[in-house]
Amino acid sequence: MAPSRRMQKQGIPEPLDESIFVKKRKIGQSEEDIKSKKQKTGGKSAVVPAAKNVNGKAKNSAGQRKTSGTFSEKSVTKKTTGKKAKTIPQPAVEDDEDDLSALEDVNGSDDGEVSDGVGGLDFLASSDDEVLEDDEFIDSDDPDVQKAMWSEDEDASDAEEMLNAANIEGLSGRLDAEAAQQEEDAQAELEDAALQTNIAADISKDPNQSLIAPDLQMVRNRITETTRVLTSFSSLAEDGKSRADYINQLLDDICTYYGYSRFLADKLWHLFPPQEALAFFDANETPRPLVIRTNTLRTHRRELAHSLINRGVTLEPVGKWSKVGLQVFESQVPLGATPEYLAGHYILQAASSFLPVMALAPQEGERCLDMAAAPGGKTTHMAALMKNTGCIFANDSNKDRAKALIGNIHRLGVKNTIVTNYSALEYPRVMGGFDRILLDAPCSGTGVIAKDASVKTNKTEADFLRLPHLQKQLLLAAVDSVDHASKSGGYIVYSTCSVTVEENEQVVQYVLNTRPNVKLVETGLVFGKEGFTSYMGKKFHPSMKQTRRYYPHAYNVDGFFVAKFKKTGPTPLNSVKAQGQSKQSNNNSNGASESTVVDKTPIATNDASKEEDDFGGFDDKEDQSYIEKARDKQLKRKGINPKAKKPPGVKTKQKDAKSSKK
Ligand SMILES: C[S@@+](CC[C@H](N)C(=O)[O-])C[C@H]1O[C@@H](n2cnc3c(N)ncnc32)[C@H](O)[C@@H]1O
Repeated sequence: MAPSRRMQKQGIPEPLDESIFVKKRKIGQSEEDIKSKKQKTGGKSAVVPAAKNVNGKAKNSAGQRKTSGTFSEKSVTKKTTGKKAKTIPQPAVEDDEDDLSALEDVNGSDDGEVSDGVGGLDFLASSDDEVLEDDEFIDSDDPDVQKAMWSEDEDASDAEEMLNAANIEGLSGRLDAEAAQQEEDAQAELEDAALQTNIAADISKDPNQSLIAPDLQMVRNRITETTRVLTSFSSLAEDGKSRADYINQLLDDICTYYGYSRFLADKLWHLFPPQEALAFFDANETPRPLVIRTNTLRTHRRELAHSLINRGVTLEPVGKWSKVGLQVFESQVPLGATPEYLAGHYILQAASSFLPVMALAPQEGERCLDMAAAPGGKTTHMAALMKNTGCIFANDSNKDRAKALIGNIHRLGVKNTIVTNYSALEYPRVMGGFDRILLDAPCSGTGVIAKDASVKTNKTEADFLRLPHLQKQLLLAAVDSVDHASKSGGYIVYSTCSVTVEENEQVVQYVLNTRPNVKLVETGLVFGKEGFTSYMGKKFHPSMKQTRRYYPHAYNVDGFFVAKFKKTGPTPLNSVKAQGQSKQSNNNSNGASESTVVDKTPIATNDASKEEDDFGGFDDKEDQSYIEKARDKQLKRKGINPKAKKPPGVKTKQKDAKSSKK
């Protein structure tokens, strides 16, 4: 049986296996069964009581959901099936100075219903949703905290040994359970296989059949069958039934079975080939693994792992692609209240949230901006990569969320960060000249439906107009705030936790169209699917391939999008003027080969003609030079070259003044 996704590895995947997604909802479980199970805290195989977060609240749905099994169960499954859960070679991306690979085999998976041991934790949400209010901050100057700083070049094998020793007791205890579980798993796997290969026959054999809500089971079967037909339409379709008929039926069934609005089901379904779309919808029904990010400003991953293992936490490195992430499988303690947590040795952060910061790759000594920073998962990661040097401006327009940001900054011992509370649209006016900018934009959250099921029904067409519009404006503001002449940088990373094209490729394309002084560059991330270069009749610039898409069903991470830009020169005035036109002229090298959707609303904060008006209307000769200087200064601050060629028909005030005198 496929292990629960909470227990599966994240990152570079095994090939898509239908068995993983065909049966996410258990046979015999209705929607109500699942809901009521989520609310239970007991249950036959609950290992530990649901823990509370630091605020004593237990609210996140993912956290309340029981996951199942113990680590040993995973290894049993491996033996039984003969499949290796982790055989995909992963390219080494970062130094392996704290390689914890020895831990990788100690954790197992499940097939039943066992508490994850951290149920009810607020922080099971991604960092994007994390609003932990933590009043108890440990000052990084505290000598105890200083003791917790670890040498970066400590021998990796020593660490593995220590960690293995620490795990050994737990491992031997689990062997008995493994044996007992083995038979059950084998049987369950047989049933799973039958479900996929012969639905009709399987239903009659299912021991839980009496518990099946008949209509739901029927809908599920029809979804599977329709998907199969759509995959080989010419050979499997019934005579007289069109593809559109099948798709309509399928979308209706998806809405019934998974609870999506028809609008969103339609939008998401079209992102994938039929079979993969089904995998995506199924993956949204199960929570992603709980992950913590080691705060390297306070400690080292192996030391943190050792401390947490000693507290009864079972964990392993999140994957070779990250040297700071730990995936937690089971915990005897609430992870939001351990001494290590309170001392800022780690932050609860979804694995996908690491990716934009890894792509940004801020360097020591740089001046960086995190435009939409609260609650600070990514800001604090940036600070750690910069080793608390240079300067980060962490901005968020929401004051309450900015408080959580400040809390995390203190708890994690970040000392190079200034928090601001502007709409990031205003940033080019506030200040510019940044080496690197992260825009982790507000979005619809279609990548995190497993965490927030309300997205299934509460997003409307209006949201998919309003949000992309804001995202485009924010991204333009990011471009205009970065220093193209930065010696080490000049980069902008744009990310969302949404998978829709409107919020991702279309936003990027809009910015390529309106800012010829930026280009897409490689993100440097070792996994992720390429961004779309065409989608439903729209064509995007070929460099869109360099953007990266992440899906729950493909990588067992939240749905995410990451694009990295390099600013190559100052923003020419004519491109600012052109902003707002529906189609770019042919001399725009970034333009797509066909027209793309372009936001027609210019961004007010960057409207150069408005600036000229602001400084216009003075005839006095003496004032004129001051006005010109001020105008040039302001343009420079925005990264716009004041000497850049003006678009035809745009005259400076000085020239206008001269000509009016003639
Ligand atoms: C996806 S969350 C950011 C998560 C954050 N980067 C992290 O890793 O913890 C988006 C944030 O954008 C903020 N936001 C929305 N509109 C904004 C604006 N116009 N300017 C700045 N921040 C904005 C929201 O308050 C929210 O905190």
